[in-house]
Amino acid sequence: MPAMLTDVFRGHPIHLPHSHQPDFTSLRELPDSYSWTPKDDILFAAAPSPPTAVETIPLIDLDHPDAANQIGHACRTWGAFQIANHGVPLSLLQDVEFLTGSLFGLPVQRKLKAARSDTGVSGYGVARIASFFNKQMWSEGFTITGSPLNDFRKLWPQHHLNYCDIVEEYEERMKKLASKLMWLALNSLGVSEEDVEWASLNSADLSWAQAALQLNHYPVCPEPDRAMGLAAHTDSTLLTILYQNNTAGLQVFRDDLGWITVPPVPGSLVVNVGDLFHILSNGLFKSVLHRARVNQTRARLSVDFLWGPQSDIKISPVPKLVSPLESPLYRSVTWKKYLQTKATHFNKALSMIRNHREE
Ligand SMILES: C=C1C[C@]23C[C@@]1(O)CC[C@H]2[C@@]12CCC[C@@](C)(C(=O)O1)[C@H]2[C@@H]3C(=O)O
Ligand SMILES: O=C(O)CCC(=O)C(=O)O
Ligand SMILES: [Fe+2]
Repeated sequence: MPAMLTDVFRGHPIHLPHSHQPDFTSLRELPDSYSWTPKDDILFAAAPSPPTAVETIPLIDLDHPDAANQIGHACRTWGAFQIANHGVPLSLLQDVEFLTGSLFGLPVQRKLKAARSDTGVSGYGVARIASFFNKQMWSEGFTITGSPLNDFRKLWPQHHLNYCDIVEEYEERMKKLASKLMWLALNSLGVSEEDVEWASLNSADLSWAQAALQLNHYPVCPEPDRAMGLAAHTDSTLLTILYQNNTAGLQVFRDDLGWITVPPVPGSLVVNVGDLFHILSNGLFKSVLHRARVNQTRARLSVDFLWGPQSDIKISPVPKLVSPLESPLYRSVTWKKYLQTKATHFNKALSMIRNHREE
């Protein structure tokens, strides 16, 4: 039985103040502990250039005959894109949004019944990366790995089974979509299933993969310009598929453009290249630095499907993508090991497994 995500942080406890979760609705002023200045957000040394660009990540129609090339191009230039005609029913997206709204609408004491433990992955709490920052983020989250049954029973003693069905169906759809996107992107580089032996059993068998679902809530904020919803980070995944409600807040960073807002497009999904895909593609695809801002009038919800390989699978650059005269840019790493490295070294994790070539 391969090691699951649930075990990942057993030796890496993080102590986050769940019990200090404020009741966001009653705050009229931003408490000092939530007031971010640019120096609170410099871990990735992203230049705070003003958002002058009108450009944003591409919206790709998956039914378009050139979709694979468009995805490949977006993974190389932005590390992110939006997709339309993805085949996930609108009603399912609406159900997941309803579930998320209903979860975060529960009284704090009820949510804390399903609080994430210091060594756990699943449950209610602030983002894991919070431990790297001096200031608190204006958000709350709920992570699901494996069956949500136990946690959901604590949250909704009456309706947990309905909500479990929604999560199960959503994960099922997302798994298939993520695999399709991965192969479209790799095919655009001339990489096919025979070149990636751990993923090549047959395209219908996705048992090599696993996932976590991250539900995020960014409440209305009295002083949004001084607050941060979710600090800048890259995801550790192969790919992340994000659903956002109809409220802007997600921003992606480009060295040449600065922070760019990803406008919500009803019914579409955002796809991020994660660090493992960056490694697998030998750095051709860029894991995207992103963050979430908040606003003064509308609460924002997002649902993140974080997708990667089973914890014991070693990911390394596809040999075809490494020039015969050079060594691969990255050493091989399992998702488990990478998550542990990230839990300790955060923004330095990717460079820590990079092979430094002699000039
Ligand atoms: C599989 C995972 C990726 C994640 C850590 C986790 O174990 C479960 C939560 C994920 C998440 C969601 C919010 C942002 C993020 C950086 C975090 O703190 O928790 C990601 C983690 C990640 O991609 O590294
Ligand atoms: O809420 C968002 O738009 C971003 C969420 C995110 O980056 C995450 O959950 O990893
Ligand atoms: Fe993220």
